[in-house]
Amino acid sequence: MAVFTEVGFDEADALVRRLGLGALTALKGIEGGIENTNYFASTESGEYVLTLFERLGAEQLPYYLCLMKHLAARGIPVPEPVADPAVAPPQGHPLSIPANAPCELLHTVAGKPAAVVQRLNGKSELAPSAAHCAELGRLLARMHLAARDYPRIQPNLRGLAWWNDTMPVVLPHLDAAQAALLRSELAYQNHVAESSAYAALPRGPVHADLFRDNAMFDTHASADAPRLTGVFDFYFAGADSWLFDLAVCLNDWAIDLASGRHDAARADALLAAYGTVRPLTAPERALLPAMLRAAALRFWISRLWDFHLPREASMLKAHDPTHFERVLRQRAHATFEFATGADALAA
Ligand SMILES: Nc1ncnc2c1ncn2[C@@H]1O[C@H](COP(=O)(O)OP(=O)(O)O)[C@@H](O)[C@H]1O
Ligand SMILES: N[C@@H](CCOP(=O)(O)O)C(=O)O
Repeated sequence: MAVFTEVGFDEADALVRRLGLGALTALKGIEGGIENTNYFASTESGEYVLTLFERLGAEQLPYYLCLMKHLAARGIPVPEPVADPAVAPPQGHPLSIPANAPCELLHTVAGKPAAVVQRLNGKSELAPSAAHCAELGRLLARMHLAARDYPRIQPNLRGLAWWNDTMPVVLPHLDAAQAALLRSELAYQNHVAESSAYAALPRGPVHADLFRDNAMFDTHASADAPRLTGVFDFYFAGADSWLFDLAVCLNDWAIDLASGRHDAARADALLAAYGTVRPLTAPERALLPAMLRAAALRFWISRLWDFHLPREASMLKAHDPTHFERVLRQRAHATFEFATGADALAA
Protein backbone atom coordinates (compact mmCIF):
# COMPACT_ATOMS: atom_id res chain seq x y z
CA MET A 1 0.00 0.00 0.00
CA ALA A 2 0.99 3.54 0.16
CA VAL A 3 3.24 4.65 3.00
CA PHE A 4 1.64 7.85 4.27
CA THR A 5 3.56 7.76 7.55
CA GLU A 6 7.16 6.60 7.80
CA VAL A 7 7.78 4.31 10.77
CA GLY A 8 11.27 4.06 12.26
CA PHE A 9 12.75 0.62 12.88
CA ASP A 10 13.27 1.32 16.59
CA GLU A 11 9.66 2.36 17.16
CA ALA A 12 8.33 -0.74 15.40
CA ASP A 13 10.82 -2.88 17.32
CA ALA A 14 9.61 -1.46 20.64
CA LEU A 15 6.01 -2.23 19.70
CA VAL A 16 6.52 -5.85 18.62
CA ARG A 17 8.61 -6.56 21.73
CA ARG A 18 5.85 -5.11 23.90
CA LEU A 19 3.34 -7.38 22.15
CA GLY A 20 5.50 -10.40 23.01
CA LEU A 21 6.52 -11.09 19.41
CA GLY A 22 10.28 -10.96 20.01
CA ALA A 23 12.76 -8.61 18.35
CA LEU A 24 12.04 -7.04 14.96
CA THR A 25 14.29 -8.49 12.26
CA ALA A 26 12.96 -6.63 9.19
CA LEU A 27 10.52 -3.84 8.38
CA LYS A 28 9.42 -3.14 4.82
CA GLY A 29 6.85 -0.64 3.51
CA ILE A 30 4.15 -2.32 1.39
CA GLU A 31 3.28 -1.05 -2.06
CA GLY A 32 -0.42 -1.53 -2.85
CA GLY A 33 -3.59 -0.47 -1.08
CA ILE A 34 -4.69 3.11 -0.84
CA GLU A 35 -6.13 3.72 2.59
CA ASN A 36 -3.60 3.05 5.30
CA THR A 37 0.13 2.77 5.89
CA ASN A 38 1.20 -0.89 5.86
CA TYR A 39 4.52 -2.55 6.62
CA PHE A 40 5.57 -6.17 6.60
CA ALA A 41 7.18 -6.75 9.99
CA SER A 42 9.32 -9.86 10.51
CA THR A 43 10.09 -10.75 14.09
CA GLU A 44 11.80 -13.58 15.92
CA SER A 45 8.38 -15.21 16.30
CA GLY A 46 6.89 -14.86 12.82
CA GLU A 47 5.56 -12.64 10.04
CA TYR A 48 3.15 -9.79 10.71
CA VAL A 49 1.62 -6.74 9.06
CA LEU A 50 1.83 -3.40 10.86
CA THR A 51 -0.96 -1.01 9.82
CA LEU A 52 -1.18 2.66 10.74
CA PHE A 53 -4.69 3.98 10.22
CA GLU A 54 -4.67 7.24 8.31
CA ARG A 55 -8.36 8.13 8.24
CA LEU A 56 -10.07 5.96 10.79
CA GLY A 57 -10.00 7.01 14.41
CA ALA A 58 -9.65 5.07 17.63
CA GLU A 59 -13.44 5.18 17.97
CA GLN A 60 -14.19 3.18 14.84
CA LEU A 61 -11.23 0.78 14.90
CA PRO A 62 -12.23 -1.63 17.70
CA TYR A 63 -15.21 -2.64 15.52
CA TYR A 64 -12.91 -3.88 12.72
CA LEU A 65 -10.23 -5.41 14.88
CA CYS A 66 -12.68 -7.22 17.17
CA LEU A 67 -14.58 -8.44 14.09
CA MET A 68 -11.39 -10.00 12.74
CA LYS A 69 -10.78 -11.64 16.10
CA HIS A 70 -14.40 -12.87 16.20
CA LEU A 71 -14.16 -14.39 12.71
CA ALA A 72 -10.76 -15.98 13.38
CA ALA A 73 -12.19 -17.59 16.52
CA ARG A 74 -14.91 -19.15 14.35
CA GLY A 75 -12.48 -20.67 11.89
CA ILE A 76 -12.75 -18.05 9.15
CA PRO A 77 -9.27 -17.52 7.67
CA VAL A 78 -8.62 -13.87 8.50
CA PRO A 79 -5.51 -12.29 10.05
CA GLU A 80 -5.82 -12.30 13.80
CA PRO A 81 -4.86 -8.99 15.46
CA VAL A 82 -2.21 -9.20 18.17
CA ALA A 83 -3.24 -7.96 21.61
CA ASP A 84 -1.15 -5.83 23.97
CA PRO A 85 -0.75 -7.98 27.09
CA ALA A 86 -0.49 -4.83 29.22
CA VAL A 87 -4.01 -3.69 28.29
CA ALA A 88 -6.87 -5.57 29.88
CA PRO A 89 -9.73 -6.37 27.46
CA PRO A 90 -12.75 -4.22 28.34
CA GLN A 91 -15.29 -6.00 30.51
CA GLY A 92 -19.03 -6.26 29.92
CA HIS A 93 -21.20 -6.63 26.86
CA PRO A 94 -19.52 -5.01 23.83
CA LEU A 95 -22.53 -2.73 23.29
CA SER A 96 -22.05 -1.35 26.80
CA ILE A 97 -18.37 -0.55 26.17
CA PRO A 98 -17.80 3.11 25.25
CA ALA A 99 -16.21 3.55 21.83
CA ASN A 100 -13.20 5.33 23.39
CA ALA A 101 -12.50 2.60 25.98
CA PRO A 102 -8.94 1.18 25.72
CA CYS A 103 -8.81 -1.71 23.23
CA GLU A 104 -6.12 -4.35 23.65
CA LEU A 105 -5.91 -4.81 19.85
CA LEU A 106 -5.31 -1.14 19.09
CA HIS A 107 -1.87 0.41 19.54
CA THR A 108 -0.25 3.78 18.82
CA VAL A 109 2.66 4.22 16.42
CA ALA A 110 4.03 7.59 15.22
CA GLY A 111 1.07 9.23 16.90
CA LYS A 112 -1.43 7.22 14.81
CA PRO A 113 -3.73 4.37 15.78
CA ALA A 114 -2.12 1.10 14.67
CA ALA A 115 -2.62 -2.66 14.59
CA VAL A 116 -0.36 -5.67 14.18
CA VAL A 117 -2.00 -8.64 12.47
CA GLN A 118 -0.77 -12.03 11.29
CA ARG A 119 0.61 -12.05 7.76
CA LEU A 120 -1.34 -14.44 5.54
CA ASN A 121 0.52 -16.87 3.30
CA GLY A 122 -0.13 -17.02 -0.39
CA LYS A 123 -0.73 -14.64 -3.23
CA SER A 124 -3.68 -12.71 -4.62
CA GLU A 125 -5.16 -14.09 -7.84
CA LEU A 126 -5.79 -11.11 -10.08
CA ALA A 127 -7.04 -13.21 -13.02
CA PRO A 128 -9.42 -15.57 -11.21
CA SER A 129 -11.05 -18.58 -12.84
CA ALA A 130 -14.53 -19.87 -12.05
CA ALA A 131 -12.87 -22.19 -9.51
CA HIS A 132 -11.30 -19.22 -7.68
CA CYS A 133 -14.67 -17.45 -7.70
CA ALA A 134 -16.35 -20.52 -6.23
CA GLU A 135 -13.79 -20.60 -3.39
CA LEU A 136 -14.49 -16.96 -2.68
CA GLY A 137 -18.28 -17.42 -2.83
CA ARG A 138 -18.19 -20.24 -0.27
CA LEU A 139 -15.98 -18.28 2.09
CA LEU A 140 -18.09 -15.14 1.78
CA ALA A 141 -21.22 -17.01 2.80
CA ARG A 142 -19.42 -18.70 5.70
CA MET A 143 -18.15 -15.32 6.82
CA HIS A 144 -21.62 -13.77 6.73
CA LEU A 145 -22.99 -16.57 8.87
CA ALA A 146 -20.05 -16.49 11.29
CA ALA A 147 -20.52 -12.75 11.87
CA ARG A 148 -24.22 -13.06 12.74
CA ASP A 149 -23.54 -13.11 16.47
CA TYR A 150 -20.92 -10.35 16.39
CA PRO A 151 -22.24 -7.97 19.03
CA ARG A 152 -20.69 -4.63 18.06
CA ILE A 153 -22.65 -2.35 15.74
CA GLN A 154 -21.19 0.13 13.26
CA PRO A 155 -22.71 1.19 9.96
CA ASN A 156 -20.94 0.83 6.62
CA LEU A 157 -19.17 4.20 6.73
CA ARG A 158 -18.93 4.15 2.91
CA GLY A 159 -22.64 3.45 2.48
CA LEU A 160 -25.52 5.46 1.02
CA ALA A 161 -25.14 8.42 3.42
CA TRP A 162 -21.48 8.81 2.41
CA TRP A 163 -22.37 8.61 -1.29
CA ASN A 164 -24.91 11.41 -0.84
CA ASP A 165 -22.40 13.53 1.10
CA THR A 166 -19.58 12.95 -1.36
CA MET A 167 -21.42 13.46 -4.65
CA PRO A 168 -21.29 17.29 -4.46
CA VAL A 169 -17.55 17.12 -3.76
CA VAL A 170 -16.73 15.10 -6.88
CA LEU A 171 -19.31 16.59 -9.29
CA PRO A 172 -17.16 19.64 -10.23
CA HIS A 173 -14.54 17.23 -11.60
CA LEU A 174 -16.92 15.46 -14.00
CA ASP A 175 -18.07 16.20 -17.52
CA ALA A 176 -21.77 16.64 -18.24
CA ALA A 177 -22.45 13.00 -19.17
CA GLN A 178 -20.65 11.67 -16.10
CA ALA A 179 -22.44 14.14 -13.82
CA ALA A 180 -25.80 13.08 -15.26
CA LEU A 181 -24.98 9.40 -14.70
CA LEU A 182 -23.85 10.02 -11.13
CA ARG A 183 -26.93 12.08 -10.28
CA SER A 184 -29.40 9.65 -11.80
CA GLU A 185 -27.78 6.56 -10.29
CA LEU A 186 -27.68 8.07 -6.83
CA ALA A 187 -31.35 9.05 -7.14
CA TYR A 188 -32.13 5.46 -8.17
CA GLN A 189 -30.22 4.03 -5.20
CA ASN A 190 -31.96 6.39 -2.76
CA HIS A 191 -35.23 5.15 -4.21
CA VAL A 192 -34.23 1.47 -3.90
CA ALA A 193 -33.17 2.02 -0.28
CA GLU A 194 -36.71 3.09 0.57
CA SER A 195 -38.34 -0.02 -0.90
CA SER A 196 -39.85 -2.86 1.12
CA ALA A 197 -37.70 -5.39 -0.77
CA TYR A 198 -34.60 -3.54 0.41
CA ALA A 199 -35.84 -3.53 4.01
CA ALA A 200 -36.31 -7.32 3.73
CA LEU A 201 -32.68 -7.99 2.77
CA PRO A 202 -30.76 -10.01 5.39
CA ARG A 203 -28.07 -7.89 6.97
CA GLY A 204 -25.10 -8.14 9.27
CA PRO A 205 -21.43 -7.21 9.50
CA VAL A 206 -19.98 -7.36 5.98
CA HIS A 207 -16.48 -6.92 4.56
CA ALA A 208 -17.67 -4.44 1.90
CA ASP A 209 -14.33 -4.35 0.00
CA LEU A 210 -13.54 -7.98 -0.78
CA PHE A 211 -11.73 -7.35 -4.04
CA ARG A 212 -9.29 -9.82 -5.59
CA ASP A 213 -6.38 -8.02 -3.95
CA ASN A 214 -7.85 -8.58 -0.50
CA ALA A 215 -7.79 -12.38 -0.74
CA MET A 216 -4.86 -14.79 -0.78
CA PHE A 217 -4.61 -18.20 -2.45
CA ASP A 218 -2.25 -21.07 -1.69
CA THR A 219 0.57 -20.86 -4.25
CA HIS A 220 1.10 -24.64 -4.04
CA ALA A 221 -2.48 -25.65 -4.90
CA SER A 222 -3.29 -26.79 -8.44
CA ALA A 223 -5.03 -24.41 -10.82
CA ASP A 224 -8.08 -26.71 -10.93
CA ALA A 225 -8.47 -26.82 -7.16
CA PRO A 226 -7.43 -23.43 -5.81
CA ARG A 227 -7.45 -22.93 -2.04
CA LEU A 228 -8.06 -19.62 -0.31
CA THR A 229 -5.58 -19.04 2.51
CA GLY A 230 -7.45 -16.02 3.84
CA VAL A 231 -9.08 -12.65 3.32
CA PHE A 232 -7.96 -9.39 4.87
CA ASP A 233 -8.39 -5.59 4.92
CA PHE A 234 -11.57 -5.34 6.99
CA TYR A 235 -11.25 -1.59 7.42
CA PHE A 236 -14.30 -0.80 5.27
CA ALA A 237 -16.43 -3.39 7.08
CA GLY A 238 -19.74 -2.44 8.64
CA ALA A 239 -23.37 -3.37 8.95
CA ASP A 240 -24.95 -3.65 5.51
CA SER A 241 -26.92 -6.12 3.45
CA TRP A 242 -25.22 -9.42 2.66
CA LEU A 243 -26.35 -8.85 -0.92
CA PHE A 244 -24.35 -5.62 -1.17
CA ASP A 245 -21.23 -7.54 -0.07
CA LEU A 246 -21.92 -10.19 -2.69
CA ALA A 247 -22.39 -7.51 -5.35
CA VAL A 248 -19.04 -5.89 -4.45
CA CYS A 249 -17.38 -9.26 -5.07
CA LEU A 250 -19.23 -9.98 -8.32
CA ASN A 251 -18.24 -6.56 -9.68
CA ASP A 252 -14.56 -7.27 -9.09
CA TRP A 253 -14.15 -11.05 -9.43
CA ALA A 254 -16.63 -11.78 -12.20
CA ILE A 255 -16.37 -9.13 -14.89
CA ASP A 256 -14.29 -8.63 -18.00
CA LEU A 257 -11.77 -6.10 -16.66
CA ALA A 258 -11.24 -4.27 -19.95
CA SER A 259 -14.89 -3.60 -20.73
CA GLY A 260 -16.49 -3.93 -17.29
CA ARG A 261 -18.85 -6.52 -18.78
CA HIS A 262 -20.48 -9.27 -16.70
CA ASP A 263 -18.74 -12.66 -16.95
CA ALA A 264 -21.48 -15.26 -16.64
CA ALA A 265 -19.27 -18.29 -16.00
CA ARG A 266 -17.41 -16.72 -13.08
CA ALA A 267 -20.50 -14.93 -11.68
CA ASP A 268 -22.55 -18.14 -11.73
CA ALA A 269 -19.74 -20.08 -10.08
CA LEU A 270 -19.45 -17.48 -7.31
CA LEU A 271 -23.20 -17.29 -6.75
CA ALA A 272 -23.74 -21.05 -6.86
CA ALA A 273 -20.96 -21.65 -4.34
CA TYR A 274 -22.32 -18.92 -2.07
CA GLY A 275 -25.75 -20.51 -2.34
CA THR A 276 -24.51 -23.94 -1.27
CA VAL A 277 -23.70 -22.38 2.13
CA ARG A 278 -26.52 -19.82 2.31
CA PRO A 279 -29.20 -19.80 -0.38
CA LEU A 280 -30.35 -16.33 -1.48
CA THR A 281 -33.80 -15.20 -0.34
CA ALA A 282 -36.47 -14.00 -2.80
CA PRO A 283 -35.85 -10.28 -2.02
CA GLU A 284 -32.13 -10.87 -2.58
CA ARG A 285 -32.73 -12.46 -5.97
CA ALA A 286 -35.00 -9.56 -6.92
CA LEU A 287 -32.54 -6.86 -5.84
CA LEU A 288 -29.28 -8.39 -7.09
CA PRO A 289 -29.25 -6.22 -10.24
CA ALA A 290 -29.86 -3.05 -8.19
CA MET A 291 -27.13 -3.97 -5.70
CA LEU A 292 -24.66 -4.61 -8.53
CA ARG A 293 -25.32 -1.02 -9.59
CA ALA A 294 -24.99 0.16 -5.98
CA ALA A 295 -21.65 -1.57 -5.58
CA ALA A 296 -20.35 -0.07 -8.83
CA LEU A 297 -21.54 3.38 -7.77
CA ARG A 298 -19.88 3.05 -4.36
CA PHE A 299 -16.44 2.44 -5.85
CA TRP A 300 -16.87 4.93 -8.66
CA ILE A 301 -17.53 7.65 -6.07
CA SER A 302 -14.68 6.62 -3.76
CA ARG A 303 -12.24 6.37 -6.64
CA LEU A 304 -13.30 9.81 -7.91
CA TRP A 305 -12.83 11.17 -4.42
CA ASP A 306 -9.37 9.59 -4.02
CA PHE A 307 -8.32 10.65 -7.52
CA HIS A 308 -9.44 14.28 -7.44
CA LEU A 309 -8.78 14.96 -3.76
CA PRO A 310 -5.53 13.03 -3.26
CA ARG A 311 -3.50 12.79 -0.08
CA GLU A 312 0.26 13.05 0.31
CA ALA A 313 1.92 9.63 0.32
CA SER A 314 4.97 7.88 -0.96
CA MET A 315 4.19 4.75 -3.04
CA LEU A 316 0.54 5.81 -3.49
CA LYS A 317 -1.12 4.60 -6.69
CA ALA A 318 -4.66 5.96 -7.00
CA HIS A 319 -7.14 3.54 -8.59
CA ASP A 320 -8.65 4.46 -11.94
CA PRO A 321 -12.19 5.87 -11.43
CA THR A 322 -13.21 5.35 -15.06
CA HIS A 323 -13.13 1.58 -14.49
CA PHE A 324 -16.14 1.72 -12.19
CA GLU A 325 -17.87 4.23 -14.42
CA ARG A 326 -17.68 1.54 -17.14
CA VAL A 327 -18.87 -1.17 -14.73
CA LEU A 328 -21.80 1.01 -13.67
CA ARG A 329 -22.80 1.72 -17.28
CA GLN A 330 -22.67 -2.01 -18.02
CA ARG A 331 -24.72 -2.86 -14.94
CA ALA A 332 -27.28 -0.14 -15.63
CA HIS A 333 -27.81 -0.88 -19.30
CA ALA A 334 -26.94 -4.51 -19.97
CA THR A 335 -29.47 -7.31 -19.83
CA PHE A 336 -28.22 -10.61 -18.52
CA GLU A 337 -29.51 -13.56 -16.57
CA PHE A 338 -28.15 -15.17 -13.45
CA ALA A 339 -28.36 -18.84 -12.63
CA THR A 340 -30.10 -17.65 -9.41
CA GLY A 341 -33.09 -16.48 -11.42
CA ALA A 342 -32.31 -12.77 -10.95
CA ASP A 343 -32.46 -10.73 -14.13
CA ALA A 344 -30.59 -7.53 -14.68
CA LEU A 345 -32.60 -5.18 -16.84
CA ALA A 346 -32.03 -1.68 -18.10
CA ALA A 347 -33.14 1.06 -15.71
N1 LIG B 1 -2.63 -9.76 6.76
C1 LIG B 1 -1.97 -9.67 5.63
N2 LIG B 1 -1.27 -10.71 5.16
C2 LIG B 1 -0.54 -10.63 4.02
N3 LIG B 1 -0.44 -9.52 3.28
C3 LIG B 1 -1.13 -8.43 3.69
C4 LIG B 1 -1.92 -8.44 4.86
N4 LIG B 1 -2.47 -7.22 5.02
C5 LIG B 1 -2.03 -6.48 3.99
N5 LIG B 1 -1.22 -7.20 3.18
C6 LIG B 1 -0.52 -6.73 1.97
O1 LIG B 1 -0.57 -5.32 1.96
C7 LIG B 1 -1.22 -4.84 0.78
C8 LIG B 1 -2.03 -3.62 1.12
O2 LIG B 1 -2.96 -3.91 2.16
P1 LIG B 1 -4.40 -3.29 2.16
O3 LIG B 1 -5.05 -3.76 3.40
O4 LIG B 1 -5.09 -3.56 0.87
O5 LIG B 1 -4.11 -1.75 2.26
P2 LIG B 1 -5.15 -0.59 2.52
O6 LIG B 1 -5.57 -0.70 3.94
O7 LIG B 1 -4.45 0.64 2.22
O8 LIG B 1 -6.28 -0.85 1.59
C9 LIG B 1 -2.02 -6.00 0.30
O9 LIG B 1 -2.24 -5.96 -1.08
C10 LIG B 1 -1.17 -7.20 0.70
O10 LIG B 1 -0.16 -7.41 -0.24
N1 LIG C 1 -10.89 -1.79 -3.34
C1 LIG C 1 -11.16 -0.41 -3.54
C2 LIG C 1 -10.45 0.57 -2.69
C3 LIG C 1 -9.67 0.08 -1.52
O1 LIG C 1 -8.49 -0.44 -2.02
P1 LIG C 1 -7.62 -1.45 -1.16
O2 LIG C 1 -6.45 -1.76 -2.02
O3 LIG C 1 -7.30 -0.69 0.05
O4 LIG C 1 -8.49 -2.64 -0.89
C4 LIG C 1 -10.99 -0.03 -5.01
O5 LIG C 1 -10.44 -0.84 -5.75
O6 LIG C 1 -11.41 1.07 -5.38
